[in-house]
Amino acid sequence: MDIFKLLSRSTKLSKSSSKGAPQAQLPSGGQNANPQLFGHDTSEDAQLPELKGNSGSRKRKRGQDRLVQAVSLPAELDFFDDAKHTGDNVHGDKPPREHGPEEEMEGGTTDRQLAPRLKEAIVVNGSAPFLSEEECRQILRSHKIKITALSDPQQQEEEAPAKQNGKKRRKAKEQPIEVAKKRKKIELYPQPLTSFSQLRDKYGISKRLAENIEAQGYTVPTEVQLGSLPLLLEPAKAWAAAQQESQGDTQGDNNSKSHGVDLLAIAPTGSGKTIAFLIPVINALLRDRNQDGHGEPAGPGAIIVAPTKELASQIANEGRKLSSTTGIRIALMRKGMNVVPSSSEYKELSEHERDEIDDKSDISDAAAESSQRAGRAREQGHMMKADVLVTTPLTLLNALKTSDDMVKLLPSVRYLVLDEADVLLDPLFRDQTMSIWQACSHPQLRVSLWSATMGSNVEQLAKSTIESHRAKRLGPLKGTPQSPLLRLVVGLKDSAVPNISHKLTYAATEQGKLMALRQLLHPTTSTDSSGPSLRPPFLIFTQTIPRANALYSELLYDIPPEAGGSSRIAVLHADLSDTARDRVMTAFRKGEVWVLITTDLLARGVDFRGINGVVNYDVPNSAAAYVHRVGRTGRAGREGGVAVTLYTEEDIPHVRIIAQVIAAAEKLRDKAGESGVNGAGVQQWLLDSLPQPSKRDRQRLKMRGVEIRRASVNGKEARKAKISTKSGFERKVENRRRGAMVRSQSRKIGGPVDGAPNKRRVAVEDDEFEGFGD
Ligand SMILES: Nc1ncnc2c1ncn2[C@@H]1O[C@H](COP(=O)(O)OP(=O)(O)OP(=O)(O)O)[C@@H](O)[C@H]1O
Repeated sequence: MDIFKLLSRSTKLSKSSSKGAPQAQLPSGGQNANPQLFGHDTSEDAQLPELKGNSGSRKRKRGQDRLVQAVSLPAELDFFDDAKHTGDNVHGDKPPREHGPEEEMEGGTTDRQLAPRLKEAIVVNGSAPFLSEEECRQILRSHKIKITALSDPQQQEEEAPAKQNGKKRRKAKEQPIEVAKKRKKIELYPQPLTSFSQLRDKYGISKRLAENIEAQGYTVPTEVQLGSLPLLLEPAKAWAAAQQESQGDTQGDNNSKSHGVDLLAIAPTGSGKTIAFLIPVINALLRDRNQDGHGEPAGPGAIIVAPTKELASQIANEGRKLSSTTGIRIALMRKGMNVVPSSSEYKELSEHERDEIDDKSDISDAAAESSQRAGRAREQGHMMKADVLVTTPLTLLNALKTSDDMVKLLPSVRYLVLDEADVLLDPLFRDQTMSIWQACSHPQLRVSLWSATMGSNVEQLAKSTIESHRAKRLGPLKGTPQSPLLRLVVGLKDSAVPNISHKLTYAATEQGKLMALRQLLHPTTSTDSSGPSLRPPFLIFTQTIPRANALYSELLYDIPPEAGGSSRIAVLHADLSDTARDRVMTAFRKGEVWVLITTDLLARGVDFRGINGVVNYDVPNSAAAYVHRVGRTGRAGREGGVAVTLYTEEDIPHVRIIAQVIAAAEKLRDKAGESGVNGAGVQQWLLDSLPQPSKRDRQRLKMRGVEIRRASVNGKEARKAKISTKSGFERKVENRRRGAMVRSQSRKIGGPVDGAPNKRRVAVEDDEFEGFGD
């Protein structure tokens, strides 16, 4: 078995191996034939044609390959309608609605009709299968995909006329929120992408891009790809128009260029969100290049922001594979790189652009000084030439800060992607992310936000930022068509992947946790028959860096030398140098390391294809953190992953939120009674007996973790949380012995024997608290 192949993302999934592969029992057993999570057990009609064996056998009524239904969507949501996006329609002249017999559909879909132009735009190739609205609805529903229009720019414009008198404004404000919500949220059933081959046939993506997708072995789209790619890709005729224009055919329809959509996509971990945002970005840049000629672009056309270096590097690698030989350059942003003109060029920016910058800086003096130094260093740094820039928020922001602490604009950026958007818009990163967002000054900036979890506050923030960006940037371009904001949800929002087994194990104390972990490491000696066992490779998450280091020291010699010994176990956290982090990541991907101890640094986005499990040695600090941590296994629909969460008495107040996520995931699994059969998961009695944490407790947990495990806690409490198999009594004896040695040494060198001023003694005690003592 080639473990390298199992763990490495660079593995190409050959079509032959994925097609008739037997059902893998473990994630490390290889790729699933079908990477989808939902829709396997549904009626034949609801399945993708490609999965029915013979797509050609599908019976279709004559003429169904073309537009079959005369249905309509409100003009403002008809975002593929080129004609309606001309100057004639943006001011609110609604075209006549097309009424057809299908308009009155079951389930009261009168207001949920698909845009005929959307269909027309998508069905450009008569030979590609075209599905009726009902079929679209069935497929989307069976794959648990829900697409909703969140904002409707034209409606907003109508509702907020420029001169409203005070009374009217007050009245508008008093409108019940529910009414406003109801009016604005419209469910859509666009054509799903049933096969990657349709990307070229129906959506006219670049030939080279299509070949690169095929070379990666992707054939069946996952749910998020199935739902989002048709929304994000420009219709093929826009591509054709671009080509016409680039060939000097000015007779072409200048208005045929679609302006795209802004998207919030919430889909399970490991469900292929990365290529879902990369494909449209690469394709759009290729199209733009075709349209604008082949000159050197003035700066990056797209920016992808991710919260960690590891994730950013992974996205850049994936992007390079997809853009290979297309001419699109994808760069990973590193310290010292320069992406915008130097300060002399900056001075030449228009007054309006510089004004934009002025109101953005609000940082401390110390930060200002260091950013000035960084600014000077940047001036010396070379100007990076990239079409797509993949970055963490701080690295890019540092590169954008001028020596006088302003943030330079990025007028060339047309596509902004926020991966793990909820964490990027969380207080920790919010200011940095927002500064980057504000710096993207292109009037028709398209934004997409992706994550497996997204709170309503994040949705609201995204929505208001998109709207204010539009108002600000499009101000001078009144009459320019605006694009709707759509939300796509796959499965149950904020829930864990349904294809893994969850175990919630009470270990009473810290020592109990260590013993439980050792049982997992040595399953042959395990007496635990309560569920599926955990096989390496796996990840272990701790709450803090000192705890990760302490656990690493404790487990270092647990793997017998004949199995590779201490080289099989590693630790990775933010205190390590970039080189050390890279080295550990590579060793884990190659299968040289079997057990990787880490913090929440690796909880999000990082894709180790074949890891068999995740151990939450310390309980995660929120439901979302649980979803992301356990989502490192069970990727791309792989079965057999195990997630074990150990908890002690101190964790009891916090465990309910995790138990609820597990219960929801098991419900979603749609296999009634399975958790009872294998003993995994959460029993109802446990769910009922766990205390419900208050909102304040949840917030506190999110911000600080479990209090006694914080690095700063010391004294008796900290000793309780120490990672060690030695009993309190043993540790006390050891400390006394150590103390006696210190005193004896002090006596010899004539230093103080008792009392605080002995620095060395303090250091020894500090060591104790941090878990490094042994
Ligand atoms: N259509 C597909 N068929 C087979 N494998 C796929 C497909 N799409 C993506 N994958 C694989 O699935 C794995 C997970 O993809 P990715 O990292 O994009 O997931 P994600 O949704 O971004 O997860 P997370 O929420 O954890 O960031 C990758 O190894 C990727 O190559």
